[in-house]
Amino acid sequence: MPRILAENVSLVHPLFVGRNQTVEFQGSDKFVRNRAGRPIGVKALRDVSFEFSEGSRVGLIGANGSGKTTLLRVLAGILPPDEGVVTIEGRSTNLININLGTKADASGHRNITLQALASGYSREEIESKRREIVEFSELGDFLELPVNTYSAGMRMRLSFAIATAFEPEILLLDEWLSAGDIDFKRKASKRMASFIDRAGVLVLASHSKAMLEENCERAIWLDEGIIRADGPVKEVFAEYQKEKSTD
Ligand SMILES: Nc1ncnc2c1ncn2[C@@H]1O[C@H](COP(=O)(O)OP(=O)(O)OP(=O)(O)O)[C@@H](O)[C@H]1O
Repeated sequence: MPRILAENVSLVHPLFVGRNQTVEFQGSDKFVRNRAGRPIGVKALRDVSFEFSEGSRVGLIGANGSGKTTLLRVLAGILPPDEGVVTIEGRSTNLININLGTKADASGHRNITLQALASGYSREEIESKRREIVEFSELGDFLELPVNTYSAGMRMRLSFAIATAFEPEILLLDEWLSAGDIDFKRKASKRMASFIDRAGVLVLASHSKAMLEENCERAIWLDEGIIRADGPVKEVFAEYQKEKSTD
């Protein structure tokens, strides 16, 4: 059964600020500093803990730079945490970076093969899913062309179609789903809903209230890498918006 457990996870992004660069950093504790007081790291996640179990649909919300993408990258195993432990049970697929895993000079069709092979599926499994991926992507003849001729939305259609064709147990999605047009967003939401119905864990980082409320029942609000709230999506979003409007 798919499950994600994060226990006291912290992560610092190293900062490389040239000696000659003048940087105004006020008294924020968001930075790790050297003895001279110069910032040498950004505290992107601070003591983050949660558990997602089968059927969890969780939205990550928070201002720009609050740590959402960093957290997704940690859950995807791309970034190891500096402190704490992340336990992932189940096969996880991530759509965090639109270009990650795509071979830009290869055709859409070739990318279907490469991305699915990279995720551990056999050629037989891939061929049995190819038609469905092609239809869902609606890319038609463009699938014969190199991916570097695609728009951001087209790349997203392809990656999303591949990722969701194989029923991953855990799906990690970043904001870029918003690159899709209205029709695709509607289709993608339906597909996510049926994916979750078949059991799985969805973690979706987004600034869109509509997208979060449509796809998630729980939300985590990150603020400078700290969990400010974790609860029902409507309540957490209301709290977040209330603070934003009083800023
Ligand atoms: N490669 C990096 N090097 C240094 N700092 C980084 C790096 N990536 C992210 N950060 C810092 O880590 C913090 C969290 O960034 P992150 O990208 O996780 O935020 P986010 O919530 O996804 O933001 P957004 O909503 O703008 O996408 C920010 O302060 C950012 O400046």
